[in-house]
Amino acid sequence: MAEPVLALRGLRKRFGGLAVTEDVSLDVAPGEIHAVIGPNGAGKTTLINQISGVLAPDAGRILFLGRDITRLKLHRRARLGLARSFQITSIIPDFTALENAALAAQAGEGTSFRFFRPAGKEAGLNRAAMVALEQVGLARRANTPAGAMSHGEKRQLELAIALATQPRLLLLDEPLAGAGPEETERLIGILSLLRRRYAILLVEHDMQAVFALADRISVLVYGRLIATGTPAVIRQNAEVRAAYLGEDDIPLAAAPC
Ligand SMILES: Nc1ncnc2c1ncn2[C@@H]1O[C@H](COP(=O)(O)OP(=O)(O)OP(=O)(O)O)[C@@H](O)[C@H]1O
Repeated sequence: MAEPVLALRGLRKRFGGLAVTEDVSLDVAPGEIHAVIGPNGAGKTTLINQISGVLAPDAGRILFLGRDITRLKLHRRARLGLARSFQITSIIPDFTALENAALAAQAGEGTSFRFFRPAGKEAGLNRAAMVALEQVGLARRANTPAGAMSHGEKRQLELAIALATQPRLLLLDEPLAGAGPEETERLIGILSLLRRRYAILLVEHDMQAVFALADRISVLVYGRLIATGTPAVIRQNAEVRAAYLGEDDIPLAAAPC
């Protein structure tokens, strides 16, 4: 198997007496969508926070492209190509979609924001921004102020902002949250087009989407991984079924074709 883009090894985090991440090891392979699911409070956000650098683990290692980044600061991880898509909070409403994405492209280059840039450089950033907008189906809305966009379009723009930084790994924290049925379908289509081009770690509550998109799924319960496998394997796992007992959102039967 190719070297994983991301490898977690024996990660542990406690809040007081509460073990929120307990001996978690998992890999995200190049081009793979690896979903982490688990009941409310299982520790998914805490895990993502450790990977992106918001929280420091108590023990264990985080390897990114073979490099130990466990103690690296958040912005240095971002510069290495670890992009976390935040829920709309990183969008500047008065900027157009293109300007938002160009700003992210500039940040991805490691230079700080400047109002006045050499024209040639600006053209390069705008090109990178446009490619990112095309990847999420927003090219036609490039000159629309972000604040005037629908909720679903803002979610698409969030993805474009992450893509414009030229990431090697996308950390997607509930990319479908708050989206209606049509928007959800559109976002699932966009995410499936990103598969193979990017390594993606996906945390998402919409189980239909997770089972449709993920190459592999890891199941977190009380901070521990109880299973990792393909959707078909996870669907059959007795421990997973027990963990989700009483919740009717996990598609335990395969979706009809
Ligand atoms: N800063 C903190 N201090 C103390 N406890 C915390 C802190 N952050 C999270 N927790 C606790 O850790 C546990 C895991 O929380 P976390 O938000 O990571 O779970 P989650 O799987 O993302 O949940 P959800 O699906 O509801 O978003 C919960 O019991 C939560 O109350």
